[in-house]
Amino acid sequence: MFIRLGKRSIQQFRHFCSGTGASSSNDKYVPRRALLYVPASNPKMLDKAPKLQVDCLVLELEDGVALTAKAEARQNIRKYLDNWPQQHACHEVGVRVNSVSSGLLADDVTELAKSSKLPDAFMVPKIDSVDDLNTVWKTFRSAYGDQRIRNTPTRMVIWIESARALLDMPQILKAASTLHKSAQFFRTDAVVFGSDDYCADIGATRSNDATEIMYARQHFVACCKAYGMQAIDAVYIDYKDVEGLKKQCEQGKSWGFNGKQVIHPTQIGTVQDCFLPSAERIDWATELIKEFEQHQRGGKGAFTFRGHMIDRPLLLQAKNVVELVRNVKK
Ligand SMILES: CC(C)(COP(=O)(O)OP(=O)(O)OC[C@H]1O[C@@H](n2cnc3c(N)ncnc32)[C@H](O)[C@@H]1OP(=O)(O)O)[C@@H](O)C(=O)NCCC(=O)NCCSC(=O)C[C@H](O)C(=O)O
Ligand SMILES: [Mg+2]
Repeated sequence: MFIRLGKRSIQQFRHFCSGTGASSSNDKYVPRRALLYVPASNPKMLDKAPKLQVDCLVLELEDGVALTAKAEARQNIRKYLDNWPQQHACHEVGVRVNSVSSGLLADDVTELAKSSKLPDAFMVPKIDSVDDLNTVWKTFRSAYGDQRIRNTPTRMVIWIESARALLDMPQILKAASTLHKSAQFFRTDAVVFGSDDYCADIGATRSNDATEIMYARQHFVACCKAYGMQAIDAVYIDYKDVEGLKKQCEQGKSWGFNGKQVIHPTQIGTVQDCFLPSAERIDWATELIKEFEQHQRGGKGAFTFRGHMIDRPLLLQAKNVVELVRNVKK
């Protein structure tokens, strides 16, 4: 994966990046090229979790767990938090709780709050409205108490999964930012497109080429980026079709997605390789930033670089590349 780009050029690139300013722990950039669901009702899968080389683990309590196994799955996650592994190969361990509309959220959070450990992120599916977000906040306050959920490095990731939520994304994402700023509740820095529930909601039929969700995915990315949040693309459920997965990853990446949900460990490599910038792209970003700074010093806002006109938006794209590579482990 990372190594394939050439160890030396990555090291040189990191050295270059080290001067560009690091984030504080609360606004740390978390790479989320792939988010792997690990159903918490399955102890064998949970045992494997710490060693999985994936950017983000989603310890799953929602749709990957049968209704009859919810109570056991909650306890498994509480035990996982209590016996937090000394090392994880991932960047983030999140817990996906059940949605507000399921009526199961309070039971999940009450059980998780028995552990003194908070996960790196809480992940909340089917946020359909600003009211849902407020309910999430109240549920956490009531189970954990105010102090434990204020000003923590724990982040929140939310799922948009219905037509109503897709259209109301600006209000929902703005409310999530406000909850963090005004109530110091978990910072939402990524949003996931729940395309399977979305298709069920609008009555569409899922296909591998995903034409039925093209509009939704593009609208979704624009909203996430307008609020400075990472955009995580649809699951590719035909998990044995590697070529189809690769094609969808490349499309999503070119549209601005930061990563993709995965359901099986065999999907991780394809997805993470795809969402890592190529060696050429890294070189482009590195050189562009250097030249931009030189032109700025010379008083020029726009200039020609490798045959293309470059101005501030291109600089921002180059900085996104830098930010991702700086944060991805070898
Ligand atoms: C899809 C699966 C049910 C397939 O499971 P299985 O048949 O057991 O797969 P394999 O036999 O090929 O497994 C090989 C080994 O890999 C381990 N494994 C498999 N999957 C995982 C996993 N997700 N995490 C950790 N480890 C995993 C197996 O244990 C095998 O190990 P070994 O026996 O030692 O060789 C299964 O992959 C699965 O359950 N995936 C997750 C499904 C899920 O959570 N779905 C819900 C989330 S998707 C969603 O909700 C999207 C969104 O909200 C929307 O609306 O779109
Ligand atoms: Mg869903």
